[in-house]
Amino acid sequence: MEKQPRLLSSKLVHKQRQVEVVLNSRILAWKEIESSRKRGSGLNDTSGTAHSRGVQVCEILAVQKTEEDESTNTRSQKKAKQYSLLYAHSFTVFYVKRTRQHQWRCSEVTFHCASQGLCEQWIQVIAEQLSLLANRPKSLLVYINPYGGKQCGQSIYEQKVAPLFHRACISADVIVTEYANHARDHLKTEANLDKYDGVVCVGGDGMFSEILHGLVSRTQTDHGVDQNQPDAVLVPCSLHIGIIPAGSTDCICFATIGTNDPVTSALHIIVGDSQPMDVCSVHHNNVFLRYSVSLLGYGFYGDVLTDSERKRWLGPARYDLSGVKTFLSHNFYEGTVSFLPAEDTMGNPRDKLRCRSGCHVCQHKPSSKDNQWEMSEEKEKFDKGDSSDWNVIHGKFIAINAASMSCACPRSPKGLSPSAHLADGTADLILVRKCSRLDFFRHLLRHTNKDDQFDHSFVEVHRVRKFRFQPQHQEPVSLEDLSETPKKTGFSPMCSAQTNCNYSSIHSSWNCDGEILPHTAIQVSVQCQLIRLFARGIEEQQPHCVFEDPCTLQALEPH
Ligand SMILES: Nc1ncnc2c1ncn2[C@@H]1O[C@H](COP(=O)(O)OP(=O)(O)OP(=O)(O)O)[C@@H](O)[C@H]1O
Ligand SMILES: CCCCCCCCCCCCC/C=C/[C@@H](O)[C@H](CO)NC(C)=O
Ligand SMILES: [Ca+2]
Repeated sequence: MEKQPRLLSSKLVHKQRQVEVVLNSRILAWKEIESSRKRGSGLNDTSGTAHSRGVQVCEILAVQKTEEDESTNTRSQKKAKQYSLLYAHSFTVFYVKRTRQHQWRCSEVTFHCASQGLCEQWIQVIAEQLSLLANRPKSLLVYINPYGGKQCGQSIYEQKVAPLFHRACISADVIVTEYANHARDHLKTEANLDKYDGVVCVGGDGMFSEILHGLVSRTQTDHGVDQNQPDAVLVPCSLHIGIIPAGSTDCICFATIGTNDPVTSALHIIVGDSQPMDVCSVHHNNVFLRYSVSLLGYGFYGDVLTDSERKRWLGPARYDLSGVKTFLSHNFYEGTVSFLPAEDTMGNPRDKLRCRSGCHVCQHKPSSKDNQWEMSEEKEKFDKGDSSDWNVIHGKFIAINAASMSCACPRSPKGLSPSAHLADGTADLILVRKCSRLDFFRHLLRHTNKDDQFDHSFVEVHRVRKFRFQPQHQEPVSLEDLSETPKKTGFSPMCSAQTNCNYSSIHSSWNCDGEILPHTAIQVSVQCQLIRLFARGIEEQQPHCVFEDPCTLQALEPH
């Protein structure tokens, strides 16, 4: 459960700084030794040139008495052996090391001390500092999806994550799911959440969606909130969610830490990072359907998903095959989009203001936005069904995409809406009107390079708080109305001709974070900062220290 941070006395803050100063002075000293050694040996020294980024106590993962390592093969290990003969007592500090492309690794520094007492004193001081970091999880509930992505979730967790949790003294209750929605149902009803500081999802976006639904539904039920009310003000979840990426797209993980690397995610969980996130609630005729945190896509992405569901045996490659097939089909869909523009925001979808760690747009008191919204005339009009402030657009669309975050992912590193924000209470509504295949290809290609994917005459994008979609043709009320074999839970084109003609089929399906919605007429509302992830947003790319070998350092004299 959420812990109240204990106030650090000035004395403790001073001690925290002491540890950081000593730790960093020793690391820097080692770096100078290493760079002079390499200069002497003519080796290309990179560590000396990189800007050193000090190690903060909040990024120390653990401290422990050094385990004796008999192997003394390398030069620095031989040096370590010499020191260890002189300084018989030593301890090792494990800390976060930043490498390339937002990846983190667990690095270590070994300190040798002359006396056992001194060694134990340092271990105690550092361990005490770590124990004061109240945001760090000590107990986690972990759900592993063995089925998603390349079906490596269990091995990823056991080989890459569990050892790090163990080193950081984090206890984990692990459940390997046995069927779809196992995690969601367990969270909604059985799990005793008071035991845990957070929930961890090992899987892709669809698995995250299960955890999201389980946790949000449980929270609303516990607080007596009816999710079926489209206007219900939902209660934020108190437990953080961690993601260990083991899916195919992994865009939620990628967009919140900048990579889909399991070790990096595990380290963000261990240090207790916290990143608020917006959640879109989706209703159909005042009945709750689903939540979404990444993409609500109708048309192209809906059709890609529907087709790819039948190719799951291909793993992540299924999206590529279905993407080409859907692109060639070149379907478009007629309907009406209504939306409530987000007037009081700091940014807009084309301002190139990227959402990064410490984002000022997201920190722009979204709760006051909520209050503004709650107290605003807009909400009064919306509640009364008066949508005079709403914009209405009717047309034929190849794609209708609502991105409540950038949707950055390995396939598209800047994402569907590069300037969308994780926690600003809005979503970017992207309308791609009927156009030629070549024009649509150009638009798609711009998702993979630096060109502006919105700079087309047939594309418009709006930052919204709410939106609705009504297809031109009444959706079939039962499967019998479909002229074709129904898709998994979507709608088939009503046209009898199945040729690859440029026909406007009647209905697509909504892709909701990689799951298909059972209805096409929907109402969507952005719930500002409803959940929190063990993440910190994407850090601005920093030069990083590159320490090749674990370093051994001189004696340590605590002040
Ligand atoms: N044990 C299981 N057996 C079958 N399906 C499962 C199981 N556990 C979870 N699922 C379902 O598997 C689906 C896909 O999972 P996941 O999202 O992790 O992988 P993915 O679809 O390959 O990744 P992405 O969504 O990132 O593209 C989810 O809809 C989830 O509900
Ligand atoms: C001809 C070049 C084509 C390049 C196309 C690149 C566009 C890729 C954009 C991917 C955006 C993915 C948005 C995320 C959606 C997820 O919620 C969902 C579940 O993981 N994944 C998919 C693929 O629907
Ligand atoms: Ca948002």
